[in-house]
Amino acid sequence: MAAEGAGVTVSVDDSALDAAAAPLLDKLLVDGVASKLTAQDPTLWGADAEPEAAIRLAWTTLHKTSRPLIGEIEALRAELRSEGIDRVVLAGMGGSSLAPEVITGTEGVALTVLDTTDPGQVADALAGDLDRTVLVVSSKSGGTVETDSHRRVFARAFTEAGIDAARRIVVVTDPGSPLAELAEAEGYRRVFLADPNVGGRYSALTAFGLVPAGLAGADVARLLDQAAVVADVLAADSADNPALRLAAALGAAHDAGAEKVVLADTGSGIAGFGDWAEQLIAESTGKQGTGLLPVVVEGPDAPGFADAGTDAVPVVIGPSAPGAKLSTRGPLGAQFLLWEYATAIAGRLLAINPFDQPDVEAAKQAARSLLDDPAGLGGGAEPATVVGAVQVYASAGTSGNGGLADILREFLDTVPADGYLAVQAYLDRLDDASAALLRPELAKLTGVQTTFGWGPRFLHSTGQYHKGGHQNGVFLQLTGGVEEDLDVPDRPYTLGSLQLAQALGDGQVLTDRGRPVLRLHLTDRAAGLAELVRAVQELAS
Ligand SMILES: O=P(O)(O)OC[C@H]1O[C@](O)(CO)[C@@H](O)[C@@H]1O
Repeated sequence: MAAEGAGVTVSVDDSALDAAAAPLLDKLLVDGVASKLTAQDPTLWGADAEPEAAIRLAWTTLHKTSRPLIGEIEALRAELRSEGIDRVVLAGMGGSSLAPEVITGTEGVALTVLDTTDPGQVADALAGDLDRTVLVVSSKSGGTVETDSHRRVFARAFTEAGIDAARRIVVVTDPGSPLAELAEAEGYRRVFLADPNVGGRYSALTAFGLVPAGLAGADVARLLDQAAVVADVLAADSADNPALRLAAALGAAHDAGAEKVVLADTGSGIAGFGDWAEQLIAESTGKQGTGLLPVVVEGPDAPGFADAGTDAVPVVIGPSAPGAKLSTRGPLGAQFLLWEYATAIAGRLLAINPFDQPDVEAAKQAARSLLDDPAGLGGGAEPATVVGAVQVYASAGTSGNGGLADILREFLDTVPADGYLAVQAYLDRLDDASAALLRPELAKLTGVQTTFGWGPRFLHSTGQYHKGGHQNGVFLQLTGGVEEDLDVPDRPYTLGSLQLAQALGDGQVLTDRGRPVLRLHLTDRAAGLAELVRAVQELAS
């Protein structure tokens, strides 16, 4: 059954799921949820959520309210280009970088995204042509440690290159944030103040999505046009509303035990939509022991998609494919708004507040404590064992004994049949890109849903779900040796120590909550990854 609005389509390709969703859809219609959401009614998620919802719903009208930004972005871009500045580096985590990355990737426009603390990856961005570079520092709160660190290292690099750093830094933040104050004090070139009544993961069509993408050269006016075309359809209390259909289907799937949403692209023409949707779905719904776990896979033929079990619902972005139970089609601006509506409405069906992220702070605190006590950064205990370039740090429940294949087998056996395995690679997502190949291999080997995330990027996405959602995850952390570290100006830590503290901090929080965690530290990254792949192959044979 397809629900087709102007510019966007949702098909429920599984008749059992469609039937199960019908009563939920009816209830959403009776309750007038679509129109109330569009009118920014904060009561839709219950009394506890109301105060937060009251300051988080302005995204429903951004296709109108963001219009004035377009001219401002174009003017700044023209000004920068007239000075020969045409390379845009974006420092921002989660909602402050995922949308611009998708927008520019879709248009084939170059944008260097820094959402990492990996020293090698940051050093590579610093090694680009600084004479032509503008740094966009995006942070809603203005206090995110990764983003602040990028600002510091770039400001120093500009100065050392004889460039006036203040003229090369553009800020996107909320009014009154510490970053807004700092930008004023430092005289940064331009500050775009975003609408504070939109949360980070719903901010694709605010200054957070539009400024970096537009400065890089993407056609951001077109995005707003695409959203405007579908806005009325998504606001309608109609059985043909694609967002209501999508939300009802996801809610029905969850009720039936399919709490994982496997996302594959089938030629949508959008680059990396799954990574953006992952944060939206995981941070919005993964809390109070419930939620939807997004599992972004390589395509509809990837392990975990067509062979998904009853604990997962396979969804495609683009034309339907064998095994898909749901598909969503439409241009990027329309899909942003569709998924925002559907996720907020699914939050109502799951009876949670889709606008907070209560469990993200725990890992941040643990990382801070480790940075305050650098002795803890030694990795705490000695490795249980060392196999070639791989040091093994096992948490309770796994012995860490034997060869790498034995250790992995023992660890993977701890994943419950209806659980999931999360591979968390605190590595360089460009130079160590091959680590991502572990996801399909491990999914095939274990037969359980398997996610892959780059650390610390995923901490601002699935990290919320890991700690707040269904507690059936098992976590394989990969950390790596650092060849050349970067100190963070006027801070008592280096990027390398921050990255390790983030891994150990999150690992500690997960362990404290009874989740199995195995950390493999690759003293030589390439050799360690190769050994790991060999161990997985050995288990598969
Ligand atoms: O824009 P900020 O405040 O730097 O936050 C970045 C990201 O961190 C989180 O607040 C929490 O992980 C996300 O929700 C957000 O998108």
